Amino acid sequence: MANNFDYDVVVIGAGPGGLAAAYTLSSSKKVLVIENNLWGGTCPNFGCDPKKMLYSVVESKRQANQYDENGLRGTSEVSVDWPSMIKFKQSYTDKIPGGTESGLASSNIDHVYGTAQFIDQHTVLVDNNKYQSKQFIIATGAKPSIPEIPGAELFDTSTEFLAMPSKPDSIGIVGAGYVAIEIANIAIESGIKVDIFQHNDRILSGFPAEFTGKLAELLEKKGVTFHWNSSVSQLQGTPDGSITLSTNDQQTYTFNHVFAAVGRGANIESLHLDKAGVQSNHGGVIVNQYQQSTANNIFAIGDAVSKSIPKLTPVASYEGRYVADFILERKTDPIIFPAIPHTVFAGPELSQVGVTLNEAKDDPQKYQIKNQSVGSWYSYHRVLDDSAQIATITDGEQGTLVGAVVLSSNAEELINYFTEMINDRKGAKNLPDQIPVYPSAASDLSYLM
Ligand SMILES: Cc1cc2nc3c(=O)[nH]c(=O)nc-3n(C[C@H](O)[C@H](O)[C@H](O)COP(=O)(O)OP(=O)(O)OC[C@H]3O[C@@H](n4cnc5c(N)ncnc54)[C@H](O)[C@@H]3O)c2cc1C
Ligand SMILES: NC(=O)c1ccc[n+]([C@@H]2O[C@H](COP(=O)([O-])OP(=O)(O)OC[C@H]3O[C@@H](n4cnc5c(N)ncnc54)[C@H](O)[C@@H]3O)[C@@H](O)[C@H]2O)c1
Repeated sequence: MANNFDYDVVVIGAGPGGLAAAYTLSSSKKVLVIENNLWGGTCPNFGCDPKKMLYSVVESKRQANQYDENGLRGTSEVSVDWPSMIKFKQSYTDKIPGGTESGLASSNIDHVYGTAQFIDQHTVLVDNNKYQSKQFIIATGAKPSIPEIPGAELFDTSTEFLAMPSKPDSIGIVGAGYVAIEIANIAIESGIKVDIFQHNDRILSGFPAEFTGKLAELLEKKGVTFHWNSSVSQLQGTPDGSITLSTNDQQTYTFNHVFAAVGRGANIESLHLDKAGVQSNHGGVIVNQYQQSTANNIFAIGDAVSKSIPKLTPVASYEGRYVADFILERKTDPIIFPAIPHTVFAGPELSQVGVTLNEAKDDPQKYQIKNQSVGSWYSYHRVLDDSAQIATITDGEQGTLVGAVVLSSNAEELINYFTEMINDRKGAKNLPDQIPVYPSAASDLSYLM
């Protein structure tokens, strides 16, 4: 350990990013992890994992209903029992904080509960204790942004949604990004009335409009009401505990809960970054190509960073492993990100990776687009996925795959195959080398390309 410091590396935040860094460093460095909420961070406690447990339940119901009159009896009886579904989720989430703490202890990683704030470039304060370290990794993640309107304190967030002990009759959701669409789908499939208020006229702005339009239509068919170009101006509590939501065009609506889903902002206010010479902007901590902040002994990773690439769990852990390897001098080159796939779990799923459809359309000399409605293909007909649509984008000259968009019930798996092909610089000509399982998502790849 470096002289005069308590630790070699202090990691602030025990989410997927911080933990990936801490475990990689632990074999040869003295490491402390500081956490001020649930050990494990957002993804396993209030994010991806609990969300996908609820999604798995409602998807089973949706898929059972698809087979109504197609060989399955009793589908009209299939319904979601909200309290049991939440208990199922807790059977996983209840174990996360304790399991994470004991994992740290058994790897000889010190851990302290509390909020870290910098006093100077080498010292943080947690409650009244000071911890000095040669290096720091900021891995404090993000928290939901709340619209600044009268009654804002009445907003709930995705965290409360995923923990609601009983099923409400109705919910309002402000925003139409990842969080809004995923919770809307879980809620509507569970028999909750859902209204979405979106300040423009589309959902999921990072995905191509021809795919998001189709997904919005599917959600509308399920019963979701979209209020397009609608700005929410005020929330007010009512004596019976409901919430009245007003919009700028003088309409009012009443719900049991209203959820803010207008984005997430880096969790950095409590850190007193200025005391350590770390600069930030509205997106989070500013870092260079080595994930290093403006103070060269302080790194930042995951959702706490100001960056244009997606803020996702595998990205946070990838950055955590990179920074640890950089500190251990196993890596000296700037961080390079492979193609990063992303998926909205909305029954069906919408996935995207690589060069976008818009980028490809803007450069027809360079890219070739194959955009196909595949609902009638055997693989999609078998699961009655009539609306399935898949676009592949290839580099015109080489024929290598550079991008893909998938709207289907197996999109999360298919996009992983496409991602592998993009990273391995493969195209249609490489597929005959493979013998996939038939029938499966992989066996469709050669037709899709
Ligand atoms: C509802 C929801 C669903 C999601 N679904 C997916 C999905 O399906 N797939 C996917 O890839 N991503 C998903 N995400 C995003 C994913 O959860 C995040 O990208 C990921 O958790 C980021 O990891 P992180 O380590 O950067 O931060 P976090 O997981 O947020 O961890 C940061 C930790 O730092 C702690 N902390 C903050 N400030 C301090 C401080 N001053 N002192 C001490 N500790 C502090 C926090 O309490 C937190 O535990 C979802 C997010 C949400 C909200
Ligand atoms: N499946 C996944 O991978 C997954 C799931 C959930 C969250 N996440 C991560 O969490 C991040 C945050 O998700 P999110 O849905 O909160 O943010 P988002 O950026 O995906 O969407 C925000 C939405 O709110 C709208 N909006 C913004 N300001 C508004 C306002 N004042 N009034 C009404 N609408 C407004 C935007 O137009 C957009 O539709 C995602 O970007 C993603 O990185 C990922």
